[in-house]
Amino acid sequence: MDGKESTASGVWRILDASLNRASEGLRTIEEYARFVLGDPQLSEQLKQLRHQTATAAEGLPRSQLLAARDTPGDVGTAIETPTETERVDALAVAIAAAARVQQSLRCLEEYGKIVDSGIGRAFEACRYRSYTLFATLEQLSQRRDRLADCQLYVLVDGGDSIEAMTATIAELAEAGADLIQLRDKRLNDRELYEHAAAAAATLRPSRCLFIVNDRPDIAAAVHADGVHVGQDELPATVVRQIIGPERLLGVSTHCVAQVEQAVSDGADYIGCGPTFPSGTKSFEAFPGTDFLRDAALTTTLPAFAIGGIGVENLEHVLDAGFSRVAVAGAITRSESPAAMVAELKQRLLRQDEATNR
Ligand SMILES: Cc1ncc(COP(=O)(O)OP(=O)(O)O)c(N)n1
Ligand SMILES: Cc1nc(C(=O)O)sc1CCOP(=O)(O)O
Ligand SMILES: [Mg+2]
Repeated sequence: MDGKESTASGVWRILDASLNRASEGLRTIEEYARFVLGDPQLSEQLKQLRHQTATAAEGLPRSQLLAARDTPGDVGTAIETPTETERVDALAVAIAAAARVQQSLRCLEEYGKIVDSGIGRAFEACRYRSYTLFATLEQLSQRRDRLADCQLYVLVDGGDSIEAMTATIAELAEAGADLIQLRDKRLNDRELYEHAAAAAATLRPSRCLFIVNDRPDIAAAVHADGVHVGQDELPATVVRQIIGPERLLGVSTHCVAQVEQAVSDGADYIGCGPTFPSGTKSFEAFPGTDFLRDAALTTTLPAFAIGGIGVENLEHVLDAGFSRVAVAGAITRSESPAAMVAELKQRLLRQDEATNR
């Protein structure tokens, strides 16, 4: 490095401060992924990025960084912005740390070029990797935050055409459906993919989450918000490997043991049923509202009662301690599906308000 001594020292101070900020920020985010999200994949990826950053830093002589450090003389320590001291929750901490890491990696990349162009390139690689990782983190957290407020989950089929299906789901989302699941056993893979891609595109601008039934590969391919699998599909832990940490994983449960397993496998939500006889799917046994009561006592994970549920029997579901339901026939076989969505949503919201008083 050539140039005036003060310039050289100032650059080493920038590199030292940026390296500390990047490393500390990566550790902050890694702790969130590990202890708040409990997500092994994301934790591992963040750990790898932290190590990649440390490897890139090996080109910066430690003695130079330490010799240039002058924390007492750092004019920046006294500068504070209001938002710097405010963090509403753990997600906000992780998101703020992600922004600091990206800015610091850019500084390390640009000023590192003064020391050696190879160092600049090494930090550039870290920066690009951070963009992808932090997008995953933010998507995952936004979806989980949105899921927490979901009460009405509507299962729809592919309709008579893709156009008819997209018109229906847009109307149901507008009427208040919080999640819409595409479930259609008639469609072949190509047809299901095309319907799912159209549904994902239709709902992406809305506040309604889009879930694909049974198929994690298609859910990932169309960038759906998640996938729902039952006890006869791929194991939840395998599904998680396919959809990644940023998508929601729903699992059907029919007994307490399956609820406990779904929680252990990292499901983001569960379906609990069948509650009542269903016109959409036939069953030999009905765990009914007794299972709902047991499930409500077993987990705090978002749980949706399912199976033959409609306005005529909703109160029994609510009495069992559930405030979230998944319905198909009550909506799709209604004369006015949107009006039925609005009615069910209103009753669920009223129950929620009564419970939270
Ligand atoms: C929200 C929700 N709960 C349960 C189911 C049923 O899933 P599964 O047991 O896999 O049965 P099929 O729907 O695949 O016939 C669901 N789809 N959604
Ligand atoms: C697809 C499905 N799974 C269930 C379960 O208990 O896992 S009940 C069910 C049918 C849901 O449709 P409807 O609201 O028309 O009964
Ligand atoms: Mg299934």
